[in-house]
Amino acid sequence: MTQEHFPLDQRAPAVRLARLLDADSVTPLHDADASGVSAVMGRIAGHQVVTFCTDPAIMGGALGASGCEKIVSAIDTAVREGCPVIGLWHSGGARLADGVESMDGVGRMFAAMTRASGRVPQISVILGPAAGAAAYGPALTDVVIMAKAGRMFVTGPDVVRSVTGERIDMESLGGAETHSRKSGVAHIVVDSESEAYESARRVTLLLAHRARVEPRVALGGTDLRSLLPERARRAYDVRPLVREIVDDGTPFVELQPRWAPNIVVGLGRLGGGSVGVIANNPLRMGGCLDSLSAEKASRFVRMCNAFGIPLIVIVDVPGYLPGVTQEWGGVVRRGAKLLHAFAEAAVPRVTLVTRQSYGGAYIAMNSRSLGASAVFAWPEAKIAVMSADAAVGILHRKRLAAAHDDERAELRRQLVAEHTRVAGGVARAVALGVVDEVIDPAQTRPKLAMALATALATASATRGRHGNIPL
Ligand SMILES: CC(=O)SCCNC(=O)CCNC(=O)[C@H](O)C(C)(C)COP(=O)(O)OP(=O)(O)OC[C@H]1O[C@@H](n2cnc3c(N)ncnc32)[C@H](O)[C@@H]1OP(=O)(O)O
Repeated sequence: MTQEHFPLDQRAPAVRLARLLDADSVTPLHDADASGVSAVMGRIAGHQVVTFCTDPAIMGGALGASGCEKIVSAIDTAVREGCPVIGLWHSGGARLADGVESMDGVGRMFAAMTRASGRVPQISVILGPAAGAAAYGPALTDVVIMAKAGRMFVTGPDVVRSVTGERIDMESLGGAETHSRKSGVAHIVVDSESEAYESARRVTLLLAHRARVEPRVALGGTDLRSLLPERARRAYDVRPLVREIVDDGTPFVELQPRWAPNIVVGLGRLGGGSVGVIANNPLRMGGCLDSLSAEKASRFVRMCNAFGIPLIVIVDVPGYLPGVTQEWGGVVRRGAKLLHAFAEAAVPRVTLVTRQSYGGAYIAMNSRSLGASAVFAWPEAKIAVMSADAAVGILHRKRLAAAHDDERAELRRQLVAEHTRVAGGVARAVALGVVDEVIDPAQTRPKLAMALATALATASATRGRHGNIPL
């Protein structure tokens, strides 16, 4: 039997690279060898990318000095060419028998990933076990996509058992479910290897082939207010609204959908141009900001800023989640990341307040004070330090307590009406210039697109100059 009669190992780098990249687009960047890494130049929808892939048939894809060198060289090539770099991972991490030599190699690989951070998009696809260095490497990149067979951990179940006595299988320790819900390590989780390649292609195009937002093709007409509940305090899922705002020709790619789900972040297009969307999701925790959601949004803002992707910020937030757990968990330190991320962002960034925006969360969600390019509000949106009801409870506590039981509800109603009038709501926000315009919900798409295009035309810089540190 000749070699071609043997079925090819579906895990072989040549097979995996061919499945990710456009047909007949693969050009090796080096001669075949035993390093356990293949690096190639290829294309995605006609656009140039660099890709490398570990080979699980050689020491379980573990990395020695020469394999790491191939990855470093691939990343440096991508930076030189100004194109994205995609890593396909199935690897036991640093080669154990190589000792400090392999450790030095993976350290060099981490340094190359950090040098490239914020300069070219880096995408990691986890197709099998990825331990130690093979987990930390992807964690340094911008987007981590896990197929169902993917596993990521610093050390596997055997070491965990011998050191801590905990008994856990590979999937529970570091499978797709764990990293999509508990740790937030995975940005996208899919059921199959084919879907992982499809996701990687989609994300690569959104990050690297951004195009300009063209206002004339971002049509309005649909009353987006109908996607919110009638009652002001009702919970709802913001994602249908996000999907209506972005172009329907390109699916919205949500990142980390199941981790910190009280905020939605993801990539789509508006008027043909790539945009990053950040939206409070009142379906979870009433849409409050907390430590995790602030961190999730901060890293997303910084990634978009580094790659010149304009931002749309959809605000419906009752405030920061109060509580001992939050305070002791560092909400002050972690929430501050979002203030910093927005305040330093050079990309056009437009805010839309749909229903309410209160307190510290009002500021953090790309307020005018942090440098928003434009701030819009839908009619009847509420913008204040806190809700009128809560404010009255604090300002008039003694008066309400002293009122007769029969009269308290009516007194509260009057005080709330008076507070609303004095505090001024959205009209005062417009008068102060912290909201530019109250817009018709049906005109949301063209208004956002025009604001982004105008901001881009007048911007002194189109992207931030910083790396994308994993916050
Ligand atoms: C900085 C750092 O990276 S330190 C971390 C070093 N890496 C680790 O601690 C992980 C060690 N490896 C493992 O725990 C497991 O191999 C896993 C979880 C990665 C994969 O488990 P499995 O899918 O069951 O594969 P299995 O354990 O059979 O490994 C496949 C082959 O790769 C080899 N291999 C796996 N990891 C390594 C490694 N780091 N160095 C050298 N060889 C390795 C195995 O010895 C095995 O070889 P064989 O087929 O000749 O027996």
